[in-house]
Amino acid sequence: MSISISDVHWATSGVLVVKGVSLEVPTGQTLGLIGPNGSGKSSLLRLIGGLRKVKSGVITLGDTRIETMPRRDIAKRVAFVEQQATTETQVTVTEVVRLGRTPHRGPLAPWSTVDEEAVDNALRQVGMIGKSRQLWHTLSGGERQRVHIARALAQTPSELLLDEPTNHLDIQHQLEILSLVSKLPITSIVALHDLNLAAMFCDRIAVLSQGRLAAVGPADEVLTEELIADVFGVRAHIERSPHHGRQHIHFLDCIS
Ligand SMILES: Nc1ncnc2c1ncn2[C@@H]1O[C@H](COP(=O)(O)OP(=O)(O)OP(=O)(O)O)[C@@H](O)[C@H]1O
Repeated sequence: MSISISDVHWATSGVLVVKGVSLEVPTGQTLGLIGPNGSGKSSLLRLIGGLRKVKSGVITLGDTRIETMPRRDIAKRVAFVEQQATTETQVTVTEVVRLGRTPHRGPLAPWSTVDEEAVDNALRQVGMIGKSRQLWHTLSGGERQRVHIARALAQTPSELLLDEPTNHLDIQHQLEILSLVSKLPITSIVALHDLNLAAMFCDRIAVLSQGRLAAVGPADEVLTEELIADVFGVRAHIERSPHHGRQHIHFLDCIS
């Protein structure tokens, strides 16, 4: 198992936000993390990325409990693209992506061909190699998002955490990025609001509701009309798409 989460709780300001979540993500799989606003998706991703400490419960990366891992060891294997990630402005696209190599390099280590290849590959994978010399602050919102994903890929992680990576992206780039993530031979957890994209690209889906795990499993088992009504308060009609064979959700109206 690549990521294992067992009965994890997390509280902030005296409020319990993550409530007894248990999940396992096998090596190489893509897990979609869905749930309404405020259901705890970002909080759970931060716990898995080692940016927050659990109140109770255990998170394991490979065979190692995360609380026993030095920060640098976590950074070598886990890449995290947070929502609304920011970057210093007066830097080029390449310089941003090069930051992904930091955990792998000693303080005085020269820049190596391995580093260079990782950065070039990452820029190519997100379709930004043509803009590698452009200044970060001149990029569009979607281009910035793709550069942040490239920085994460340059880290050559074994686990990739993405918090709403399709925000700001046009439909072509949404499909390209999720297709890329789903095909990478690494373990990914992707928080998504678009349930149809989650159904198309994720091996399994975990649903959070008010900090608890409401369901986990393949999309066609988890994404039911009942679950969407209960968790999102929306009436939906679900059918299997005759075009791509995955679930397709038609949203009808809000349940008042
Ligand atoms: N540092 C914090 N201080 C206070 N409250 C917090 C903090 N971090 C998270 N919360 C609260 O925890 C809840 C879960 O937040 P979180 O960002 O994890 O939800 P989310 O599912 O990612 O939401 P969204 O879909 O809107 O991004 C929210 O009610 C939020 O206000």
